[in-house]
Amino acid sequence: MPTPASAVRRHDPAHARGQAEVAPAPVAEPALVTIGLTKRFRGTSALDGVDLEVPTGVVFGYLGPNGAGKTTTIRILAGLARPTAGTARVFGHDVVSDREAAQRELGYLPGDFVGYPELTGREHLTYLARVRGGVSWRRVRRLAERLGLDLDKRLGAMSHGNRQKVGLVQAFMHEPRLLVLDEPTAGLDPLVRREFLGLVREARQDGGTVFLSSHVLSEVEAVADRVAILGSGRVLVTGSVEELRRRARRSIDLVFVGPPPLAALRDAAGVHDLRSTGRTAHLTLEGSAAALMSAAAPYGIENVVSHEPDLEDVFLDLYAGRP
Ligand SMILES: Nc1ncnc2c1ncn2[C@@H]1O[C@H](COP(=O)(O)OP(=O)(O)OP(=O)(O)O)[C@@H](O)[C@H]1O
Repeated sequence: MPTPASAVRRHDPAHARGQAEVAPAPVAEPALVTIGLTKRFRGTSALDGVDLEVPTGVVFGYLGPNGAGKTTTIRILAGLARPTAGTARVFGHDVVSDREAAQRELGYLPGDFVGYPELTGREHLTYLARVRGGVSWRRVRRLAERLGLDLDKRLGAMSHGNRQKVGLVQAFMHEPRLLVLDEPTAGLDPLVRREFLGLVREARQDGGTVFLSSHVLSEVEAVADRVAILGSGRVLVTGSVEELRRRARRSIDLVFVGPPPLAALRDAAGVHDLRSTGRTAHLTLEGSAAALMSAAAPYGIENVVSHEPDLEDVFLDLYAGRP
């Protein structure tokens, strides 16, 4: 049973000495909370009760295969679609009933950013900066320079990647408290991707929160603090990148001095997908390696090669229906 707060206070030495009690540090309001978020399109259930909590000041990766519901979630957050049921709040503002206040907190990059084709990048961004207010043109110029964007070209004449840069500049230019980015690196070349990841890290350093969907798991791994993996409109797993990695199976090669003792290895806890080539046993391991090592040791181990799992392994394990 939890200890009652009054009991804790009675034994507080500061309290016993008659000193003033120190008020607990205020807990920062989450940047984003969704509860039971559901969206149905006629016969299709795009989202089916999505619960998310994104703390302030983190980079949150939102992953899932094609059709999982990522864009639908993000469009609801951006006020472009209404949930069939459930709620979403941005810094406490309901995205439906308090839409304007929620939108003021956001920088949003749609997955299919096109903008106004007849305007140049400069005209487009000037227009959006006026509508939004409080945008420093120096910041716009700096963002454009960093991403290698030519502001004088018409959007309609830009390549997909260059148009995406305009989309990124408009999302970042007003230094929003929450960036919601749908596939932000789609179409960007590797140098621009790197610059973009730098911008995300800087936004976090400055106290901002970034919620981004992506198919590029290595990128998410490089920049995200927390991740949710979505499948068929439901959150399958959520946690820190480190926690998720620990869940995934490691792939291990054990080289023996003689033929690999497959029968002994197969019985060790956590061993899966066992096979051998020559003197090497290949397997995947779930959890601790202790049982595997005790089973293998009597047969003479010459070498161990362990491939640490990455987010891609977590992702593939989940979709292979593994625990
Ligand atoms: N306007 C719509 N009308 C009907 N069905 C829709 C609509 N928008 C999305 N859907 C369906 O909702 C489901 C989720 O789609 P969504 O675009 O959110 O997935 P996603 O995770 O963003 O996929 P991707 O990675 O391919 O972009 C899909 O089955 C999709 O076909």
